[in-house]
Amino acid sequence: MKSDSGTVELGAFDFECGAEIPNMEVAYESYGEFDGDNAVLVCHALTGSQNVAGYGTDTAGQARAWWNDIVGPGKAIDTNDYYVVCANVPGSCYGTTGPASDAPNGDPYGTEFPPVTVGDWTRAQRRLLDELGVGRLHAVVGGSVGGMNALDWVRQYPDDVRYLVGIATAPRLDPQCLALDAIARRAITTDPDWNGGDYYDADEKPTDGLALARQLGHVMYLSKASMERKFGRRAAGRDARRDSFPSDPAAAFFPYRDVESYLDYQAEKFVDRFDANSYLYLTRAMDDYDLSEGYESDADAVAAFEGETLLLSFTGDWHFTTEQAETLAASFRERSVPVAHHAIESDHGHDAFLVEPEKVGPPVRDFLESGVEGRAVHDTEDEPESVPDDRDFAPVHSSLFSR
Ligand SMILES: CC(=O)SCCNC(=O)CCNC(=O)[C@H](O)C(C)(C)COP(=O)(O)OP(=O)(O)OC[C@H]1O[C@@H](n2cnc3c(N)ncnc32)[C@H](O)[C@@H]1OP(=O)(O)O
Ligand SMILES: N[C@@H](CCO)C(=O)O
Repeated sequence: MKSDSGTVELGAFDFECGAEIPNMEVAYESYGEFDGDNAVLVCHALTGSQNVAGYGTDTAGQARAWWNDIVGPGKAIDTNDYYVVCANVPGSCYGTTGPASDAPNGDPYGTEFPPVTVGDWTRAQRRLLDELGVGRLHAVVGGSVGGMNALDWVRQYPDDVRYLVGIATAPRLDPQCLALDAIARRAITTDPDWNGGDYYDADEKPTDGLALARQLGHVMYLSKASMERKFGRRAAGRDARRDSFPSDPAAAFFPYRDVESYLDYQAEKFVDRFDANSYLYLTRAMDDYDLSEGYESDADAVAAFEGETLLLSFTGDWHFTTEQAETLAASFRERSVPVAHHAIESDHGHDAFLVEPEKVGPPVRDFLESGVEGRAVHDTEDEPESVPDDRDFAPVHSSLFSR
């Protein structure tokens, strides 16, 4: 697979908040060959990176290609056919300018980095694509907050997108998710080692706060059913280490459960690969996003889009729900934008879009080939007598909204 990676200097960048920095660098990867009309922009999720496929590793040496099962030669987003671009978003920490980057005075920006929005990510991506010689996109694809980013593309640049694919996403977060994100940020900012965001040269980093924030995140990404299946109430093995609250005297008496062990393990891995300030900035950007901002409604916000839309949601996802996706689909329908919403039966929770490629890949592949009209039935045994309406996509994955 032909692939490329690099960092493009965009020069001065104006943020939505009115602040400006003299140079925005954007780290990206691309796969496949550009033929003038086959570019697919993939927008990563909250803590993702530009390394959507392939075998890159992050600075901690952890493998981090996060959608290898979906993007690649012969995969659903087939790099034999499409020129796939993924860029790390501004504010993140995988090479694009963010709080950990050096400001003009030579010190890391820290909390001097401007408050960044999903809209800023979109504009940075537009400028990156200009540099790469890409005009109109065949498709923009994104999951989770990456789906918000993809939605923002059809709001800001409706003429630049043929197909929009939003996966496990919504036009805005609900208050329960806002609450959990606020608690996560508080975990970071109350860690004494956070030090007002100025910790890059310090020996101690705010790892406890970041670990707690990520543990909360993981609970949001799982579902009751997946937690029951993965952990139940089992005690972790004899050798398991108890990292949470090690000084708790009662801890010696009560079992250290599998679920705690899992969260500790994931937190430990996460603090090696992510920056605490970036977590603050990116969760703020996600929380702040509202598709309808500046418009009367979501429908008005997407009214200028003349392409087609595929929305995928997962029945076990309580972070970005199937109901939110269906409401979003209705907004597209209201403005006669061809849209298919495919609600996938899954108990994996929000991260289903990462861990169930066999359910995500087929509808994405068909949609990228032929749009909403080309939606395929993947299991003829389950084929209904007639396709009821544009809400039914693929009966093999029974859809909440197909009846
Ligand atoms: C674009 C993006 O989304 S960002 C990049 C990818 N996403 C992330 O990293 C988000 C955070 N991670 C996750 O959400 C998940 O780990 C996923 C989605 C990446 C993978 O999900 P799954 O395949 O279901 O893996 P799972 O969540 O069970 O984690 C498996 C790991 O936990 C470990 N683990 C499982 N149970 C336990 C336990 N009881 N105690 C300790 N460790 C445990 C496993 O050994 C495995 O370790 P490894 O990653 O070193 O191999
Ligand atoms: N688990 C993924 C999705 C979160 O929305 C991430 O950390 O990026």
